[in-house]
Amino acid sequence: MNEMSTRPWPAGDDDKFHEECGVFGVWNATDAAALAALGLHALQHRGQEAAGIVSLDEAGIFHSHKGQGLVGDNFGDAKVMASLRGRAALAHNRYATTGETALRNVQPLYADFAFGGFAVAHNGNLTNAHGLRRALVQRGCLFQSTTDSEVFIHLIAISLYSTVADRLIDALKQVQGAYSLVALHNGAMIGARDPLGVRPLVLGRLGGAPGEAEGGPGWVLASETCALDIVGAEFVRDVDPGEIVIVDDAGVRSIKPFGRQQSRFCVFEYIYFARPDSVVEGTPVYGTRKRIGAELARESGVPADVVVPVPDSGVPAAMGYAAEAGIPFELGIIRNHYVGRTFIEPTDQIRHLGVKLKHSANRPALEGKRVVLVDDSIVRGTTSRKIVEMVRAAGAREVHMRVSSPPTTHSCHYGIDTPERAKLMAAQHDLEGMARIIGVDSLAFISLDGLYRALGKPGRDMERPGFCDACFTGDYAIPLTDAMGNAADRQLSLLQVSQ
Ligand SMILES: O=P(O)(O)OC[C@H]1O[C@H](OP(=O)(O)OP(=O)(O)O)[C@H](O)[C@@H]1O
Ligand SMILES: NC(=O)CC[C@H](N)C(=O)O
Ligand code: SF4
Ligand SMILES: [Mg+2]
Repeated sequence: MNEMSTRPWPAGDDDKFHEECGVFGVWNATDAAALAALGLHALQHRGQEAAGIVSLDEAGIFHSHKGQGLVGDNFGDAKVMASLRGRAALAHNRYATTGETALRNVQPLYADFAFGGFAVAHNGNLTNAHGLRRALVQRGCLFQSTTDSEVFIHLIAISLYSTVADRLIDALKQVQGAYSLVALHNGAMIGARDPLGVRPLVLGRLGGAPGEAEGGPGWVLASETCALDIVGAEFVRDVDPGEIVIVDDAGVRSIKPFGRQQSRFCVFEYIYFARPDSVVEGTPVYGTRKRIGAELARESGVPADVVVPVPDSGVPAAMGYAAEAGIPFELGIIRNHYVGRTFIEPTDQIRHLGVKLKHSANRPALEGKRVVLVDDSIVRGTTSRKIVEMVRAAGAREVHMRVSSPPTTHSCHYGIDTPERAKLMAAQHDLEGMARIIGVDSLAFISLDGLYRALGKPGRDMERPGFCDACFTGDYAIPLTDAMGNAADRQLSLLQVSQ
């Protein structure tokens, strides 16, 4: 497929919200590539389609290994790891948003410039990449991939500025969209976040084993703090929206080339995407999810005997709901952790079976009970329909569904692979219609204001919301330039490569 975001099959295993991408970079550490592999492992939840590591050795030579599939599938071989020499490395887990799931799109991307080698890993999605690509191709740039992220490479290549940092700033000023980037060149590791800070990026410092630094501290840039924890790095701070950090042997330098703007961090990171043990934008994800659940109980409590989470990501919200409502929390649905995403085929019949493979009812916790089911989101409705059917079949007397996000009515264009709007249940049906389709006795979603309250705000400030919440509101803070253009212009490559 050469479509832009909201890609159809084969990009995702089914039509729901998917993870995004994970980025990780390490500077000045023994076994930098091994640390990068560990970082990717911690960030595996952000992307399962492909993984890659590029390392930089003391002689200025870059080494790269990339492959489709999971981190363990690609970086479990001692020979591969030994080939990734050097004290600096860059790594990426991919869940595609632009360009097909093929080897040519696996990141980090690498290019040889006049100033030396340069590698970049991108989490996010650019909203004017097609237009930029067209213009770049017209002036002679030869694209190797169909991913939006490659425009960074060409914009840096044609920039008339002399330093790498200035070339990067020049490139960033031309792109629209969401990006958290980590880049590596001979002199430095660079981190950058888009001016609204839609996607996360944190800075950590290495000290002590396993990445004990020689000649100054080691530094880590990562999508989430869980990737700092796994390599024993200490959290230093979030990279600010619109900030570029340059990490070299002299330390960390910060540049803020964009004017100050109200940030719009992705609220769905708190609801679903980030790992619960991560701290994003200064706020622990786990506690936030429990607060959202508690708010949900206050807003739409219902008499019941048990609160049951839809595992995995519905668990913290269900805990918060149960504690606030004073109703016992029970594991009424058990999730099978050995069902690979790739196992699920994209036909309705198998997708239907897929949910059963993944979840099963724990009958004693459900039989004869009035059950409140808590999940973090309803996207296409596949999960909730099957779970409700399963819970009823296990003998539940009543089933009430509570959702810890507002209804998902719009697609994401900023780095989350989402179904097109027509497939979003909440874009097609009202609350009553959804309750009927899912088959519940009652259905409620957290309100937008309730969500903001759980995030420590008085409610949603309509003028300055403070988060990106476009998939609930349609309020896209970054222009959707390509999506507004001519669909025929979106063809990225005439070469169809095998998956
Ligand atoms: O309405 P749907 O289209 O079914 O999508 C919504 C479901 O998808 C996600 O879970 P997922 O199964 O991806 O994984 P999880 O184990 O991380 O919750 C989300 O947590 C919902 O449960
Ligand atoms: N989910 C992401 O962050 C994807 C990054 C980039 N847009 C790609 O498709 O490779
Ligand atoms: S549209 Fe939704 S998922 Fe996408 S960045 Fe905004 S809040 Fe996050
Ligand atoms: Mg789920």
